[in-house]
Amino acid sequence: MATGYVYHELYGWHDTGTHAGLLPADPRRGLQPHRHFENAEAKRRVHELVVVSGLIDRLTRLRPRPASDEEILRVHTAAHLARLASGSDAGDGGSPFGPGGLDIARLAAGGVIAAAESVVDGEVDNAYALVRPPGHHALPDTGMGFCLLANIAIAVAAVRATRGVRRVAVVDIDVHHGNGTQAVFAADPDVLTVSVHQERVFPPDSGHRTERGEGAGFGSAVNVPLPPGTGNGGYAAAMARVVVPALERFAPDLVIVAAGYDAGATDPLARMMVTASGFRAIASSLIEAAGRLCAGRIVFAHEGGYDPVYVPFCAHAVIEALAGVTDPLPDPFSPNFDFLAGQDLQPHQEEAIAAAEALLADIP
Ligand SMILES: O=C(CCC1CCCC1)NO
Ligand SMILES: [Zn+2]
Repeated sequence: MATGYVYHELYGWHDTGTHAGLLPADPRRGLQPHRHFENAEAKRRVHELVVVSGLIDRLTRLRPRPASDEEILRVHTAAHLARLASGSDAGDGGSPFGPGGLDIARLAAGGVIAAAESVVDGEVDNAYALVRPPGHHALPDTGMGFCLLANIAIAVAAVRATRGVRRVAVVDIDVHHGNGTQAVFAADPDVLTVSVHQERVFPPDSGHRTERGEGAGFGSAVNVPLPPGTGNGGYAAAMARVVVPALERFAPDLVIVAAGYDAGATDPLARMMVTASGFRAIASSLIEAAGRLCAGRIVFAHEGGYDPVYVPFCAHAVIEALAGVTDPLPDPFSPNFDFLAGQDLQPHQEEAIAAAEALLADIP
């Protein structure tokens, strides 16, 4: 199994400065300065664990390249690109960036493009793009939620334009709704977007089951909002009963996963309980489905996840699943987190999943 791996040190140089974690620091409001939640640590430490564990030796290193204006403008407006070229925030006041922010954002989007092209071209069987800044909230005309460019949407548009790929499924397992990718392709019946997320956590009032796509694309958006506190059992049921059946009905040529780890048990920006073994199971279900549906063509693009201690173990487990590793790195936190009360599927979670199953009938 040849697994491509994208990482670049410049991803760690994307400067999100000092907010009060999430909001601009402001002594008048009692908001003390603190490094932004979306800082380099969690992602840099994923890479370092991949190297230190030796997993790097089982991967095929792929070199990212900057996404061109042409590639970006397939998805974004010229005004948004101009904002990123001259500004210091992606557009929502909570997504700051320092000098050269656009250059690094281009490299993040270009890293997902490189991974997708390598998989489609058969250079590797599957791939993991450990990129930063994230992208799944970015809309055509603005960035938001720490996202500057819509990395995955830009990569989908690229392989459709240059590789003749037609049907692409994007599965978003970040704990926050994949609103940006959904918006870009809402009217397109040949791009399926499936988002599994904590209900109504971010963007506010977004990611409802009633968001189905529009026009010719009706049914091409599937949203699975889950209650706070959902753990490994709830996510496994969502994958088995909604996400994998959606992929089977859609029959993609390529699967791209928005791989966020903020559904993790220790994440500061959500309230779920998924563990490294839970993320491994999620990834394995998607990899297995891609193996049956599209010759294993699957790309994981890193999104959110903010605990610098635990995210490395969660992402490492996913990359091991891609590489077919049969002797996985033990999760030292397993005794704490895998046996938390409520890890199994709970009745109210089952209700949310059953309600989402009804969405499968309209997938184009
Ligand atoms: O991880 C993220 C960013 C979420 C935050 C953006 C502002 C409040 C929550 N999106 O996937
Ligand atoms: Zn997130």
